[in-house]
Amino acid sequence: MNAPHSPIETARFAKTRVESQDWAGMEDALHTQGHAILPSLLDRETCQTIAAAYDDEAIYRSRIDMGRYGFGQGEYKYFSYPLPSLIADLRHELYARLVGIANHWNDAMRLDVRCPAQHADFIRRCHDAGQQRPTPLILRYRKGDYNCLHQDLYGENVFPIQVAVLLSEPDEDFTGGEFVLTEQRPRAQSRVMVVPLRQGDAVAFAVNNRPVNGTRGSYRVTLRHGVSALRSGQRHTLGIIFHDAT
Ligand SMILES: O=C(O)CCC(=O)C(=O)O
Ligand SMILES: [Fe+2]
Repeated sequence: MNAPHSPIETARFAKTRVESQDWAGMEDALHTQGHAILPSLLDRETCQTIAAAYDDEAIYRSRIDMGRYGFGQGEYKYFSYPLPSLIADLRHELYARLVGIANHWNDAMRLDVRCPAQHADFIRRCHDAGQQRPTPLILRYRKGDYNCLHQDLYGENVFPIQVAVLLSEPDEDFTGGEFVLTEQRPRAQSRVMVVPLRQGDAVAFAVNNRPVNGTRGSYRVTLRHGVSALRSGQRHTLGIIFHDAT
């Protein structure tokens, strides 16, 4: 099934793709590892369509040259509002599935913030606080490009989980370019996780902090994510961040 075009059809498509995931397994992985893979969230053709839209200047609010800011090498573009309907629908559907875990995490970390059940209500909260610019983006890497370890924090309102969808096929479209996460533990050395993704797979992961159950209650760890250098080819990613930016 490929991404349809009418708004009603894209909404149904996004709902079906998100609902067909194993959410119990995903919750478990997020609680124990701080990240979870959503296999085949998008089909190959939809990935190709979204990646091809990288060159469609009209749908973006800005283009960032990563080298210029010391973020790595490569570039990305932030979509402008109104988002393409499929991106908007995926953002709403994924949020609705992740908000329970997000609130559980905030509770375990003794953060006095609860996110509303609907994404539209969370976005209203962002906009009221001056975070009005959309954060969903497409990234493009070519040979030698990479993304330094970072966190996508854009203001005081933070939804603690984000999603990235790999739009290109490893070994076919590119080599190298692995998605990595680091987890910094209090008074301990950091651990690194390499996330094996195929085209269309998504990874949901902690934006900043997550709780870990220890023998003496829960403690916080800090995550960062990035991408190792491409050895060859071209790689596109769709990033879905649920809070907006100042
Ligand atoms: O290209 C990637 O896999 C990482 C993209 C990223 O940093 C993001 O989606 O926030
Ligand atoms: Fe990122």
